[in-house]
Amino acid sequence: MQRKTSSSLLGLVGRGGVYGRSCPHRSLVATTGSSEEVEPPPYNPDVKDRSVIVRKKGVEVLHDPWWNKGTSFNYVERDALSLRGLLPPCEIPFSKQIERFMKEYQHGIAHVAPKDETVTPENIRKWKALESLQNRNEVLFYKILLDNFEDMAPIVYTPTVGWCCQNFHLIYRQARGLFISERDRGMMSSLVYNWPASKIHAIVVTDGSRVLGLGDLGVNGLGISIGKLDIYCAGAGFHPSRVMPVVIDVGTNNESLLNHPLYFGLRRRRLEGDEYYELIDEFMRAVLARYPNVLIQFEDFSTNHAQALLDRYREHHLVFNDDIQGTATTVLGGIYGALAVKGSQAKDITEQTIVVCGAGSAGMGVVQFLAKAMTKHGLSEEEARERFWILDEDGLITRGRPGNVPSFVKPFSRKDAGMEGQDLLSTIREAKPTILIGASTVGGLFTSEHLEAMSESCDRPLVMPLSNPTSKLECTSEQSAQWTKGKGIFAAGSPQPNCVYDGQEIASSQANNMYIFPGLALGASVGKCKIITDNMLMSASESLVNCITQEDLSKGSIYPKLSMIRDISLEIACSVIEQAVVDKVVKADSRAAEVLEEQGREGLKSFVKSRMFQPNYDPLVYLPPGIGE
Ligand SMILES: NC(=O)C1=CN([C@@H]2O[C@H](COP(=O)(O)OP(=O)(O)OC[C@H]3O[C@@H](n4cnc5c(N)ncnc54)[C@H](O)[C@@H]3O)[C@@H](O)[C@H]2O)C=CC1
Ligand SMILES: CC(=O)C(=O)O
Ligand SMILES: [Mg+2]
Repeated sequence: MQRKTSSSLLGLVGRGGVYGRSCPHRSLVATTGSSEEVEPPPYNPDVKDRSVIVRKKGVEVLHDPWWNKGTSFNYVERDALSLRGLLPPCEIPFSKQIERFMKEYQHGIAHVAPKDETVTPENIRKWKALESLQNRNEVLFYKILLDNFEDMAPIVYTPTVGWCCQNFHLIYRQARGLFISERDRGMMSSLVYNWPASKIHAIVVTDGSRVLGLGDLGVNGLGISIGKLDIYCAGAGFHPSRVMPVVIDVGTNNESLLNHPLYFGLRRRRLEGDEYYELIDEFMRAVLARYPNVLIQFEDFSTNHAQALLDRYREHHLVFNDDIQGTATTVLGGIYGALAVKGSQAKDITEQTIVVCGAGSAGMGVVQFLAKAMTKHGLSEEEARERFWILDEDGLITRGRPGNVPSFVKPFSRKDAGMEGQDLLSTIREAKPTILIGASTVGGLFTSEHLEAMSESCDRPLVMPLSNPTSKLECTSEQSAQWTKGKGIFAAGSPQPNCVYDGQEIASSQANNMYIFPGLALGASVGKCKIITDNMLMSASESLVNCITQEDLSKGSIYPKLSMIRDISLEIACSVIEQAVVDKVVKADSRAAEVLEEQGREGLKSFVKSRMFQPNYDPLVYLPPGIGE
């Protein structure tokens, strides 16, 4: 505003053009100690405000093709329209959206994005078909996914989901999931109310720091939370409107993403230290304030935070870490399966010698849990630790390892410091393992020399290359069959075909935590558990092996058929609830616990089943008798 002295007040009205620079509307403004004449800015009736009236809010805006601007909404609009959290944190200009679409228009989606040779254009075409169906009709999507689970899990989940996460910024189409970023600090408890559902049963959250074996993918990690929850809904009957995929964007150390013009995560290196934990704490408080009974699965947090976060929350909230606990529970179930294939008993786990490549959250989660199972079957802790030989990128880990060895690895270091850093082949020759586990993220790590050496000292070696996606498997099913001369029992993290050796079919199982997390989460949620105990996980492993048919065992399968996923999840859920009751970790108002007490396991099974979402159409309006039947 222009200020004038009070002496010019007399000429106030009617001077100058009404619409011109010298505006007639003047006023008096009291300033400290004196009054001043202030000339307001000129009025221009031709000026049009740039906003329009939008009566919708939140997802309704994003799902309305007329109003939606996707990633181009700026933060003023996001806050006014309750969109904060529903979009990737970085605003993408209109011109970049055009550029991204034109690339796809000209070259097709499979060719827009970098390739992973083990994810074929055919996989990508199928992924696109399913994604587009999911965006327009979830009941139909889940019906089809469930009916074709074995065929389609590799499309919505590993390996294709890995490609999808690597290229999420290029193929992103529709808002799905909650984006929380460092920019939302202090605002999360209100942001969470932008989510449309008033009830949520399960959250899968990642910070994208180690997505499968593909490393740091920043905000693109949301794809893995979405993929996991697709399996929750199809495999365990969680209602699709009652789950929430989340990514917490704390930056990325992935240079190629940071430099990519279409990357829509925060363009900063990862937050670390106290600030990191405070942010995750704020997220936990925010979601638990709105959804106090929700189960939270931590997914693909890098090893430096994964165990610490689990330890931070596991005694207080209904949480688990899938990579540590889900994987371990699955591997234990698979080992029980392999023992059954060999005609041995579960207790014979105490006689196994296990070489593990990879001392990250997955590898060490497995080691700790298998050791626990061995103590359950009679070994002392010391004896159980002796059964393991663990290697990381620097070779065998012994007490002679220089530098800081993480506290969860230290107890499993081999005593003989002279073997420090020994390579895998020498370790296999020395240890004579019965089980070889890969959780290294190094595709092709297991060679013919390794598996031949293993087969020399073991009749039926169990080979478990767990790293995902397919390109990161430590070996393939075909390689295992050839190199063990058909003796190997095989299970890999991502799907592998059965193969034939010497005229005999050799089963290839999938050792993926997808066997456990849906049922575990279902039991914990329907059972109204307060926390998840190790005993509950142990009972999940034990019930997994009970789901394998004799026919499958005779073919060498160490896991049940994936097409049985709903039955498997139901069994696991019931075992988890039973154990939770024993461990006294169910809430006082747990109906499942009451049903168990009143009607036993069969009653519990019917109760849990009745709580599972079935992908069928419900009438949306009252239908008179005879219509729509
Ligand atoms: N099949 C399943 O259900 C699951 C599989 N995984 C897979 O496990 C893998 C590892 O995950 P994290 O432990 O979180 O990763 P991470 O990156 O924390 O750990 C990898 C470990 O492998 C070690 N390593 C690297 N090169 C090696 C080599 N040449 N020989 C031996 N060790 C080597 C590293 O030193 C590190 O200790 C990932 O590929 C992931 O996809 C994880 C969870 C579940
Ligand atoms: C399967 C899984 O959770 C992983 O590879 O990280
Ligand atoms: Mg994972």
